[in-house]
Amino acid sequence: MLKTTPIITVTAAIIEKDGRILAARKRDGLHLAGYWEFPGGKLEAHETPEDCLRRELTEELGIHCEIGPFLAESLHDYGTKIIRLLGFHARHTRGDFHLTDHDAIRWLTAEELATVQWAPADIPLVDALISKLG
Ligand SMILES: Nc1nc2c([nH]c(=O)n2[C@H]2C[C@H](O)[C@@H](COP(=O)(O)OP(=O)(O)OP(=O)(O)O)O2)c(=O)[nH]1
Repeated sequence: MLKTTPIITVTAAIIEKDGRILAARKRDGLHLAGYWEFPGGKLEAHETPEDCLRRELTEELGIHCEIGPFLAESLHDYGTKIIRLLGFHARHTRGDFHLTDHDAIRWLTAEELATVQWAPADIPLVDALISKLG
Protein backbone atom coordinates (compact mmCIF):
# COMPACT_ATOMS: atom_id res chain seq x y z
CA MET A 1 0.00 0.00 0.00
CA LEU A 2 1.23 3.49 -0.80
CA LYS A 3 1.98 5.64 2.20
CA THR A 4 1.58 9.39 1.75
CA THR A 5 3.60 11.86 3.76
CA PRO A 6 1.42 14.59 5.26
CA ILE A 7 2.07 18.17 4.23
CA ILE A 8 1.85 20.49 7.21
CA THR A 9 1.55 24.24 6.69
CA VAL A 10 3.59 26.22 9.21
CA THR A 11 3.88 29.99 9.54
CA ALA A 12 7.10 31.80 10.41
CA ALA A 13 7.61 35.41 11.54
CA ILE A 14 10.60 37.39 10.36
CA ILE A 15 10.70 39.99 13.11
CA GLU A 16 13.00 42.90 12.37
CA LYS A 17 14.13 45.49 14.89
CA ASP A 18 16.80 48.14 14.32
CA GLY A 19 18.07 46.26 11.28
CA ARG A 20 18.36 42.91 13.11
CA ILE A 21 16.32 39.75 12.64
CA LEU A 22 15.04 37.53 15.44
CA ALA A 23 16.14 33.89 15.43
CA ALA A 24 15.02 31.39 18.09
CA ARG A 25 16.71 28.08 18.97
CA LYS A 26 14.45 25.04 19.47
CA ARG A 27 14.86 23.57 22.94
CA ASP A 28 15.77 19.95 23.73
CA GLY A 29 13.05 17.37 23.29
CA LEU A 30 11.29 19.09 20.40
CA HIS A 31 11.48 18.36 16.66
CA LEU A 32 14.62 20.10 15.35
CA ALA A 33 16.09 20.70 18.83
CA GLY A 34 19.22 22.85 18.62
CA TYR A 35 18.31 24.32 15.23
CA TRP A 36 17.49 27.99 14.78
CA GLU A 37 14.13 28.98 13.31
CA PHE A 38 11.71 31.83 12.93
CA PRO A 39 8.99 31.71 15.58
CA GLY A 40 5.57 30.54 14.43
CA GLY A 41 3.67 27.28 14.22
CA LYS A 42 1.13 25.07 12.53
CA LEU A 43 -1.73 26.66 10.67
CA GLU A 44 -5.06 25.54 12.10
CA ALA A 45 -8.25 25.02 10.11
CA HIS A 46 -10.15 28.23 9.28
CA GLU A 47 -7.20 30.38 10.34
CA THR A 48 -5.36 32.84 8.11
CA PRO A 49 -1.54 32.73 8.25
CA GLU A 50 -1.63 36.20 9.85
CA ASP A 51 -4.06 35.02 12.59
CA CYS A 52 -1.91 31.94 13.13
CA LEU A 53 1.23 34.04 13.58
CA ARG A 54 -0.44 36.42 16.03
CA ARG A 55 -1.69 33.42 18.06
CA GLU A 56 1.61 31.51 17.97
CA LEU A 57 3.74 34.52 18.88
CA THR A 58 1.58 35.16 21.93
CA GLU A 59 1.47 31.47 22.98
CA GLU A 60 5.13 30.76 22.29
CA LEU A 61 6.90 34.01 23.21
CA GLY A 62 4.31 36.14 25.01
CA ILE A 63 4.66 38.94 22.49
CA HIS A 64 2.26 40.87 20.29
CA CYS A 65 3.21 41.61 16.70
CA GLU A 66 1.85 43.37 13.69
CA ILE A 67 2.08 41.01 10.74
CA GLY A 68 3.48 42.53 7.56
CA PRO A 69 3.99 41.36 3.98
CA PHE A 70 4.70 37.82 2.84
CA LEU A 71 8.42 37.18 2.24
CA ALA A 72 8.77 33.67 0.78
CA GLU A 73 7.76 30.05 1.23
CA SER A 74 9.54 26.73 1.19
CA LEU A 75 8.59 23.08 0.98
CA HIS A 76 10.84 20.68 2.86
CA ASP A 77 10.57 16.91 3.26
CA TYR A 78 11.74 15.82 6.74
CA GLY A 79 10.94 12.17 5.92
CA THR A 80 8.06 11.68 8.33
CA LYS A 81 6.42 14.97 7.38
CA ILE A 82 6.65 17.61 4.69
CA ILE A 83 6.65 21.18 5.96
CA ARG A 84 5.29 24.02 3.86
CA LEU A 85 6.77 27.05 5.56
CA LEU A 86 5.24 30.49 4.94
CA GLY A 87 7.42 33.44 5.98
CA PHE A 88 5.92 36.84 6.78
CA HIS A 89 7.57 40.02 7.97
CA ALA A 90 6.43 41.09 11.43
CA ARG A 91 6.92 43.95 13.87
CA HIS A 92 7.03 43.47 17.63
CA THR A 93 4.58 45.95 19.16
CA ARG A 94 4.40 44.94 22.84
CA GLY A 95 5.14 42.27 25.43
CA ASP A 96 8.37 40.95 26.95
CA PHE A 97 9.86 37.76 25.54
CA HIS A 98 9.18 34.58 27.57
CA LEU A 99 10.72 31.48 26.04
CA THR A 100 8.73 28.21 26.08
CA ASP A 101 9.62 26.16 22.97
CA HIS A 102 13.04 27.78 22.62
CA ASP A 103 16.12 27.97 24.82
CA ALA A 104 17.72 31.04 23.24
CA ILE A 105 16.95 33.95 20.98
CA ARG A 106 19.33 36.14 19.02
CA TRP A 107 18.93 39.35 17.06
CA LEU A 108 21.06 38.74 13.98
CA THR A 109 22.53 41.33 11.65
CA ALA A 110 22.19 40.67 7.90
CA GLU A 111 25.82 39.47 7.91
CA GLU A 112 25.17 37.04 10.79
CA LEU A 113 22.11 35.44 9.16
CA ALA A 114 24.19 32.86 7.31
CA THR A 115 26.24 31.92 10.39
CA VAL A 116 23.69 30.02 12.49
CA GLN A 117 22.39 26.50 11.90
CA TRP A 118 18.89 27.05 10.53
CA ALA A 119 16.22 24.35 10.40
CA PRO A 120 16.49 22.92 6.87
CA ALA A 121 13.04 24.25 5.84
CA ASP A 122 14.14 27.79 6.75
CA ILE A 123 17.11 27.98 4.41
CA PRO A 124 15.15 29.24 1.33
CA LEU A 125 13.53 31.88 3.56
CA VAL A 126 16.90 32.97 4.93
CA ASP A 127 18.27 33.14 1.36
CA ALA A 128 15.30 35.28 0.28
CA LEU A 129 15.86 37.54 3.26
CA ILE A 130 19.59 37.90 2.59
CA SER A 131 18.85 38.84 -1.06
CA LYS A 132 16.25 41.35 0.07
CA LEU A 133 18.46 42.96 2.71
CA GLY A 134 21.50 42.66 0.40
N1 LIG B 1 7.62 27.53 13.99
C1 LIG B 1 8.48 27.07 13.10
N2 LIG B 1 8.50 25.75 12.81
C2 LIG B 1 9.38 25.35 11.89
C3 LIG B 1 10.27 26.24 11.26
N3 LIG B 1 11.06 25.53 10.39
C4 LIG B 1 10.66 24.24 10.46
O1 LIG B 1 11.13 23.30 9.82
N4 LIG B 1 9.64 24.12 11.38
C5 LIG B 1 8.97 22.87 11.71
C6 LIG B 1 9.22 22.38 13.12
C7 LIG B 1 7.96 21.60 13.41
O2 LIG B 1 8.09 20.30 12.87
C8 LIG B 1 6.90 22.36 12.64
C9 LIG B 1 6.15 23.36 13.49
O3 LIG B 1 5.53 22.73 14.50
P1 LIG B 1 5.38 23.35 15.95
O4 LIG B 1 5.33 22.20 16.87
O5 LIG B 1 6.38 24.43 16.18
O6 LIG B 1 3.98 24.06 15.79
P2 LIG B 1 2.85 24.16 16.87
O7 LIG B 1 3.38 24.93 18.05
O8 LIG B 1 1.66 24.69 16.13
O9 LIG B 1 2.62 22.62 17.18
P3 LIG B 1 2.01 21.88 18.44
O10 LIG B 1 3.17 21.72 19.36
O11 LIG B 1 0.91 22.74 18.94
O12 LIG B 1 1.56 20.59 17.81
O13 LIG B 1 7.57 23.05 11.61
C10 LIG B 1 10.24 27.62 11.59
O14 LIG B 1 11.00 28.47 11.09
N5 LIG B 1 9.33 27.98 12.53
